Amino acid sequence: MENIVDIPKFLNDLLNKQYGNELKNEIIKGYKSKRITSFRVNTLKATDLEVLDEIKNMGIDCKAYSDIPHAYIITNGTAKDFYDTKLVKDGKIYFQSLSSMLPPLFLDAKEKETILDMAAAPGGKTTELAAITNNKAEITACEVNKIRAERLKYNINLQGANVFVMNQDAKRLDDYFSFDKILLDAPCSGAGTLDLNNPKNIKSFSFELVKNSAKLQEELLKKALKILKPNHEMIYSTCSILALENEDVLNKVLKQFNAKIVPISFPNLPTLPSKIDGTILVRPNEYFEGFFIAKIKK
Ligand SMILES: C[S@@+](CC[C@H](N)C(=O)[O-])C[C@H]1O[C@@H](n2cnc3c(N)ncnc32)[C@H](O)[C@@H]1O
Repeated sequence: MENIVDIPKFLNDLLNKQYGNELKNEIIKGYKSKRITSFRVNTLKATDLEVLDEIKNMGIDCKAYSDIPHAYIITNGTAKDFYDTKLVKDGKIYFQSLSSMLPPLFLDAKEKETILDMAAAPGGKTTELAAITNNKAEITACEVNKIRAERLKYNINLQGANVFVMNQDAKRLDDYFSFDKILLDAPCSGAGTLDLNNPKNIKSFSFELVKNSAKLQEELLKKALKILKPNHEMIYSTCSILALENEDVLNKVLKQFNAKIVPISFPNLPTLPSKIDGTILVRPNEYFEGFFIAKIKK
């Protein structure tokens, strides 16, 4: 317990202002808790039964998180126990937080649709979309960072996903592009995923980072709404729980495009009050990272 660090004062003030003292304390409790390890079965490569059999043979216990298709929680092991296994090396499972599995579910992606994953590395959600659409959608994944784009390609190949990768700044995507659906899992400060057991994690977290993230999110969302086909839908998500990076960004941008929120909900989530009805704000706890998810129709 002695190694747990405090949250920075600016974050304490922001959380107090947005949520009040009681909820802020719940959030801090979430930042302190040790998160469960979860993975998704990659249905492009394996069935749930086949994976569960192999895990049982390893002497590791896991249980389904039944609200999310193909999601499992490891109850007596960690991701490290799997590093050298065929399950990981053959791309049959992908370690991914439960919160991170949520945004693609709301996109309602279908075979044959053109789908853009705008900020895609390392590819957890890209490959989830490929699996949801049985590899039959036209998925483009964009990533600005060269090294992360390589990681994205590696994960896509390993998982047998059919995805076209663009290593470029999504803000500069040509306005002539047009997609049926877009996932903007925007770069963010990570204010939903802070780990107070890890001082390094807190050290790199600053108000500058929050402000810069908000600026980038605004620009990326504007580009997304430009290249989304009219009357079509997109998802905006972040692993931040700060309104500066979520509701405030949407409030600024949506009216410029006459875009509307499409209400979404999900069972059994720990939530926080959102300033925008119909969006989801996940409260960090031992199962979930803090996350924001909004569905938008242009
Ligand atoms: C939250 S992470 C995405 C996680 C990913 N969706 C997943 O589920 O695995 C955001 C990503 O956006 C990338 N990024 C940041 N700015 C970008 C930009 N202007 N264009 C494209 N990608 C960008 C970052 O390098 C980072 O890999």
